Amino acid sequence: MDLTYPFFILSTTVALLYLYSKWKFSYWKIRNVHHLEPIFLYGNLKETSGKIIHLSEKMSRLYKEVKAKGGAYGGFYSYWTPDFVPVNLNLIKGILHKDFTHFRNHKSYVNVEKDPLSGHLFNLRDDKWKSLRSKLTPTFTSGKMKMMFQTIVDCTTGLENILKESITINDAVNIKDILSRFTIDVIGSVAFGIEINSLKNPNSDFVKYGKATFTNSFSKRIKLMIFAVFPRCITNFIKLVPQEVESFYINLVKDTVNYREKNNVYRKDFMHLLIQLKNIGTVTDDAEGLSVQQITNEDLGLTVNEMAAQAFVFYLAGFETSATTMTFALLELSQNSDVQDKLREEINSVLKKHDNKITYEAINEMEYLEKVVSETLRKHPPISLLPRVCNKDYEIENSDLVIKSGTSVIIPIISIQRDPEYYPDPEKFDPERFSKENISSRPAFTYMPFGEGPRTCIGLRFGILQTKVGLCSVLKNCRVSLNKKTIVPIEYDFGSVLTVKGGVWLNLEYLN
Ligand code: HEM
Repeated sequence: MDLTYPFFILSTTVALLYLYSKWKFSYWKIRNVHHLEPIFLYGNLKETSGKIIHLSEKMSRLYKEVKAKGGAYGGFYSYWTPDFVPVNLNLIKGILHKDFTHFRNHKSYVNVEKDPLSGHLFNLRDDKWKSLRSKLTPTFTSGKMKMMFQTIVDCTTGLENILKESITINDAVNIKDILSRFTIDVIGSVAFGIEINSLKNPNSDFVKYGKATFTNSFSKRIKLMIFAVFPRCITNFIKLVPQEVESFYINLVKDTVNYREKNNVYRKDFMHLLIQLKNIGTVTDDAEGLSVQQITNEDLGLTVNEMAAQAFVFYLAGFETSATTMTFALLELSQNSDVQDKLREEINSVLKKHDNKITYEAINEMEYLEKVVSETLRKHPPISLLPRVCNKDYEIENSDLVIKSGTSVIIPIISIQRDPEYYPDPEKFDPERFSKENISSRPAFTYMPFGEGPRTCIGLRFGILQTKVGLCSVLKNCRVSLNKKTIVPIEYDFGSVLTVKGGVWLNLEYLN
């Protein structure tokens, strides 16, 4: 067989790919921007794709190099996509806050027609995002958090039972697994209005389909890679949310809405607030808005699909981030027994004043708990890099570089929060960094675990609240220490939310 022709095609394709790659990878060089040396096809993602190091570590390398040169920004390549990485705090302030109109959107996939569940707050862009954000903001006020507080506390009964059970059965407890089941129960209850009971039944459909969304199958990875390279044209051809996942969550929301409207059921949760938005276009502190849609102007209300997408993002954005925060807090406490003892003392003495009950007021009285949670989020921000896209050309002050519309921007939160200039001895877990005096002595934009500016995390209050309640519930009952199954020093595993390679395994000693 004559192989000349296929060989010619193959070698021409490889040569063209090489030339295209070289051209793509000249982007930062041409603009004289310091960057990490890209590798054919991968750009700067070779080690992260091979699960050798976490993306945030690779980004921290760039951050340190740029700072060492006294630069304000650097360049990165996610495959062929050039990412702009700001390092200077004033520049970051401009991007996230002052000049927000140039950087309003996240770098994420949205396709409301093909993937209705993708039409949620995190993904939506421009005016659609703005309109939805202003509708949803009133559902996250401190008043609304107080209203839902008891639902969070109710889920601690299951948490305490499962901890007791685990202690008797296992010598080492996979703490992230248990805490994730706790936060799934909480979010299932407040966002979807149903009892998931994943603490008792970890294999429920709700959990199974949620996991399917997080799992990056080979085909999903390919789709994401294509989306990273051709973000604009590909959205019309790709469906990322599997059909069974979509049907499950949309039907769940439809059934709940129908049931509540038919039977006039009022429950103090996000689902009720979303029903109010659908029916009356506003949220109130009572049962109002349960009877079927009273507003006719579609722009004011929400459709059932839109409700499902928001409940879905509260689940996706809310359960793992909070479970991760609690896990890292317990990991640190297991290695810093003085901090653990001090925190338990505070928890016990405050609870004593509140009839030994975890109340909203008790949680807000716990100042040291606040510091421990803040220090955990500094050292291990679950979302370690903040993605944005420039939507209007942006001239950088004191520089001749213009960030072009369409350029991806990555804010290296974790590198800033581990920068010894702002946090001396950054590896040390020291909650006193968050005393009032220390906070006020640090420059702005040096602590951003929830992002910053108008697009900051909408669920911040809820995330902190469920993290504090979970920690309170564990620590009032148990002393934690590190089990030898935990690999230390820890390494971050591959994934969009920070996790620990090999898991966090703790010994739990029951105190009561
Ligand atoms: C400790 C827990 C949490 C952490 C660390 C966290 C972190 C973040 C971060 C970094 C962002 C991006 C912000 C930006 O671009 O500036 C974000 C956005 C978001 N988070 Fe959270 N989050 C947490 C809990 C929650 C919870 C409990 C919910 C919902 C109940 C939630 C819902 C959202 C939503 C909907 C967005 C998108 C906001 C928008 O684009 O307007 N998060 N979160």
